[in-house]
Amino acid sequence: MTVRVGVIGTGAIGQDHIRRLECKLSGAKVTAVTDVNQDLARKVANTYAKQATVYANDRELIAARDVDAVLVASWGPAHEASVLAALEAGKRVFCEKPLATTADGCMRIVEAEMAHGKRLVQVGFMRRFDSGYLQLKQALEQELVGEPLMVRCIHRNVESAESYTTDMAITDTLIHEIDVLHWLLNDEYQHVRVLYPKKTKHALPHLQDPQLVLLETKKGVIIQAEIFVNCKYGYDIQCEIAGEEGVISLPDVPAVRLCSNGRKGTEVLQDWKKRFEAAYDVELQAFIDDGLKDEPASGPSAWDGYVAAVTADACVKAQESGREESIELPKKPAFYQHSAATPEQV
Ligand SMILES: NC(=O)C1=CN([C@@H]2O[C@H](COP(=O)(O)OP(=O)(O)OC[C@H]3O[C@@H](n4cnc5c(N)ncnc54)[C@H](O)[C@@H]3O)[C@@H](O)[C@H]2O)C=CC1
Ligand SMILES: O=C1[C@H](O)[C@H](O)[C@@H](O)[C@H](O)[C@H]1O
Repeated sequence: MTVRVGVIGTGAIGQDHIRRLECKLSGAKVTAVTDVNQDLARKVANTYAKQATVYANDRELIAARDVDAVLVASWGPAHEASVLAALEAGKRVFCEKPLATTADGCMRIVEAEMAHGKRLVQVGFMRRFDSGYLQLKQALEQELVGEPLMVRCIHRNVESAESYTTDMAITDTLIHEIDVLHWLLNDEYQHVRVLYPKKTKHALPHLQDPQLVLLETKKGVIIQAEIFVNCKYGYDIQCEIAGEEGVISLPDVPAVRLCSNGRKGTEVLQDWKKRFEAAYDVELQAFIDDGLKDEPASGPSAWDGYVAAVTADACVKAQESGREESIELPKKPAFYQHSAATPEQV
């Protein structure tokens, strides 16, 4: 048995996922691709998946008889329509973050999936499958540091694209921390405030960079999240949790230590592909395995996508107001009670 995957969006991560589906993972093959840039779609199919049919658009791809599952890797604003079309066709769908660019859009997907009656959606929150974050989750579940009190995290990129805007620091970048931290803490967000430190000269005039986001959870944990997308030195993801009995942090990315020319140090990764390569493999293999067993999707759900979108909306509101904003969520439906990615997967 093989899960035949159709990929919507053959850009950076779309190509990365096609390559892993074709060359690294088991039980899947890419039988269809589409991109609004048809030349790119044809080039990517010819490079990574010669058997794949290139379709003119997502609708035709989703309707194809040799597509069992859909992978959405297009631009964020296009995700909602593709996911809703896949649900309408009864096909499981892996959607890169964000699930939709608004909370209302995510809720439309939640309602459509609940109406379908079986979980078919997995959202690309890969940090829940990262071995470092899974070790943090296991340590918290074993109460190694006692009750968590404070969290400090860092999300730094080398530089941002011209198209990158101040709100994208939340909706495109911090969305990863927004999802992984409430999952780690087994807690919910209550308030958020956004502070703008002195702006780096390396940020374009329209962009506020860096930013500090202060989140408070219902259990009273305070999270300080730094977003710095023009840090220049590397792609640096850090997370430290201070509890009543100790402190625990994400492990450093393994790298050889070089001593030469009177200096000692390690290389710093420059982009996200390498940093989370194993996590992308594990999350996508989990998606494929659910398809092979014809089981409900077990990864980060459409509800997780909705929670992230509601929280991101509040963060963007806090950017604009400069004040503390509340984060209010309805009760999680029973349909979504199963949690994704447990420490056993470490
Ligand atoms: N989980 C992660 O760590 C990462 C997730 N992403 C997410 O993946 C998505 C894609 O990001 P990138 O690959 O970096 O962007 P990209 O710009 O490199 O690729 C997106 C591709 O989608 C195509 N596209 C746009 N709208 C489309 C539509 N309606 N139908 C078909 N194709 C369409 C574009 O022509 C482009 O080729 C974004 O939502 C982004 O947030 C991106 C990087 C890392
Ligand atoms: O999803 C991603 C990547 O995973 C990086 O962590 C972010 O820095 C980037 O902004 C976003 O596209």
